[in-house]
Parts: sequence; structure tokens; C-alpha cells
Amino acid sequence: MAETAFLTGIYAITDPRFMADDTQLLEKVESALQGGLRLLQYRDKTADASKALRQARLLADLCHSYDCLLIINDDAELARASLADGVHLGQGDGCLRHARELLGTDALLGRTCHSSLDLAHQARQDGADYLAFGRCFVSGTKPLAPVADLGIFKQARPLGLPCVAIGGITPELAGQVATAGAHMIAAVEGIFATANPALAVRQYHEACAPSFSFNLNEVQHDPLSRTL
Ligand SMILES: Cc1ncc(COP(=O)(O)OP(=O)(O)O)c(N)n1
Ligand SMILES: Cc1ncsc1CCOP(=O)(O)O
Ligand SMILES: [Mg+2]
Repeated sequence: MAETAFLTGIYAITDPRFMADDTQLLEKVESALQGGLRLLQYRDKTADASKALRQARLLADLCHSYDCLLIINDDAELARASLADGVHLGQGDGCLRHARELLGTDALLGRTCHSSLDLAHQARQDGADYLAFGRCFVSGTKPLAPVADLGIFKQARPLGLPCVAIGGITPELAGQVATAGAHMIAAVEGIFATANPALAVRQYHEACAPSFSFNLNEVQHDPLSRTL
């Protein structure tokens, strides 16, 4: 039977604090994939260009063998060179239109909007495929990120784009974030600081799945909403 794919679910983000070398990176990510992860971001603010390219290529191969999409943080050129599926750009990371020109119409482009509907409108106009709001809670990974109230997800609904929640979201807190209207839950520590990323991904899914299916009704533009 034909299946339909949507930009929804758990969005895991790598962090070199929890995967010290290539072997640990691949082991931790493969565990998350075995738990059902279908969206991963490669994020390493400390990597030099050669490490970033090597690891992004390794992750692209691994993710694609599990039908998982790979997004690269900050760097559209790295996304192109590693055959990743898209790029996540914050407000200081360059222009979405340039990323679209570089990566093409099929690429997934994500934009950080903090807690701002104005930034969200701008991102949609510039061609974003999803919007990210946060941090939602206290985050050890990015403690100084601007705070977003969970009310932002209802306010962003009329934009018709899939919305990601990020920042301090544990499996215990994930249910309320999904109920608030997020389509995706992004997490670093909640998945990769644990000894068992597969279990963590399953716990997030259990907490969020019913709300995720409900929230999808509102999405007008989802680049993945196609029949496979
Ligand atoms: C899914 C997702 N949402 C937000 C961010 C943060 O991006 P940015 O504001 O550019 O901050 P850094 O991650 O670059 O520190 C993200 N990476 N992913
Ligand atoms: C990159 C980023 N942007 C806002 S909060 C955050 C960190 C998310 O990590 P964690 O899930 O460990 O709080
Ligand atoms: Mg960034």
C-alpha cells in the first residue's frame, strides 16, 4: 500500500560532547535510527572543514540507508558537498534564497525564528520549508538561546508550515509541546546524552504521536507530503 510522508516527528541533533569520534557518532546515530528516527541534524560548532565534510558524508550514507533525512546546521555548502537533504539556517547563518539556489527545489530549508512571528513570516516569504521556535525550556546545550512561549505554535499555525520546537525538551516535557501545536520536537541532550538513544526516541514518539497526527491537519506546505 502507498505510504505518505510528512515533515513531522522527532528531530535529533548531534553534538560532539556526546560523540567524541566517528565511531561513537555512527553508533549513537544508528541507535537513534533503530528507535525510529527519521530526521537528523548534523551540528558541530567545533569541527574544522575536513572533519565536518567527513562526518557529514558518513551520516548521509547511514541516514539514507534507514530512510532518514539529514539536515546540516549552518552551512549550505556543506549540505551540498555531503549530499545531505537540506540545511538549517539561524538568523545569522545566511540567506535562505541563496541556499535554495545552491541546493535546489527538493532541498529542505529550516529557519530559526526564536519566538517571533515576524521572523516566521519573513522565513516563509524567503522559501523556508519549516520554522523552528525555541528555546522552549532550560537548555544545557544552548543556555542563552532566546526563550519562546509554547503559545507561539498556535500563533504560527496560520502560516501553514511545519513547526519545530527546540530547547530543553525531554521525553517528559515533549507531550505538552506537541499538544501546544509543534509538528516536530528537536532534541540534543534528550537523545544523545543518554546511553540508549533508541529508547529515548521511542519515548519521545510515545509521548507525541497522537498530537503529531492531529497537528498535521493545519499544514498547507509540507515538502514531504507526497505519496511514496
Ligand atoms: C531545528 C533547529 N532549530 C533551531 C536551531 C538553532 O539554530 P541557530 O539559531 O542558528 O543556532 P545554532 O544551532 O547554529 O547554534 C537548530 N540548529 N536547529
Ligand atoms: C541549538 C539550539 N537552539 C535553541 S536551543 C538549542 C539547543 C537544543 O539542545 P537541547 O535539546 O539539549 O536543549
Ligand atoms: Mg546556526
